[in-house]
Amino acid sequence: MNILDKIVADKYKEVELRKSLIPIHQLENSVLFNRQTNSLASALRNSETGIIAEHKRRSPSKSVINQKVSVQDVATGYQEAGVCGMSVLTDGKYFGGSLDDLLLARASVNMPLLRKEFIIDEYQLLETKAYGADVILLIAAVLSRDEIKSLSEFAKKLSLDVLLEVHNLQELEKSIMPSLDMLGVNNRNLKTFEVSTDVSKELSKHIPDDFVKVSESGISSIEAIKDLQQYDYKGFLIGENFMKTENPGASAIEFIQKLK
Ligand SMILES: O=P(O)(O)OC[C@@H](O)[C@@H](O)c1c[nH]c2ccccc12
Repeated sequence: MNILDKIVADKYKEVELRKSLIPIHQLENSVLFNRQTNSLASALRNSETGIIAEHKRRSPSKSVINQKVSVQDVATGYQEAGVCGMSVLTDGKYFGGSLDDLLLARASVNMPLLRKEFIIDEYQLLETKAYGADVILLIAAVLSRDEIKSLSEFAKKLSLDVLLEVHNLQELEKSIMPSLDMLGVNNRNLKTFEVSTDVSKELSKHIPDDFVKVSESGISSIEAIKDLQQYDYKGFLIGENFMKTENPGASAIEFIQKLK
């Protein structure tokens, strides 16, 4: 089993446990459930920088990245930097995140929040709303076309934006459908951890113009972004490059100033 298979096998068990602990009506009755969501896709369309900054404590590829900073400080720092949105890892076992991180980020900032999670069940979309996020990630490598369709259509009913993530042409071709808002190309192969922004460059011409293009992972320089902009990318998802520093918000501020 590769790491992605392991994560997803654990996720199926975790979601069943969560369902048995917190019933759907409780999620639907939570204070944030009917909050008006903010579109990340629109924010990216109107932005000159397009940075989506991530909160990530650790990862299977890097182990510890940053266990010291508070998610509230990171969120307010990112907001001050003028990022378009923030991505919050909520997987606990492999990334050290939680739904509480999402709630704390939401309590600190107004910008669009992406719940970074391995989504396999509609129940997780109800959770996403209840904990205050605006956007979900769907990963083509772990979902069938039918699953992508039903999850993305359900997300749209809940007024959530959908970012669909692919890593190769086959995943892209199986996934194109109108219920997606953004197409993200992950420069990191989640099975081998190899990273190269060439993956984004190669796939860009195959992505229809109606989707906002996002390049994800392994981005650490202004040059890389300028280069990807030539391939029509509007969004850039950056985690480690900010999180590995003592003050992720401050490093985002510095980065965005250079980009402008
Ligand atoms: O830390 P990086 O290399 O800047 O990458 C951020 C983000 O793209 C990465 O965390 C990510 C992309 N897709 C994912 C899916 C699940 C978990 C994590 C991810």
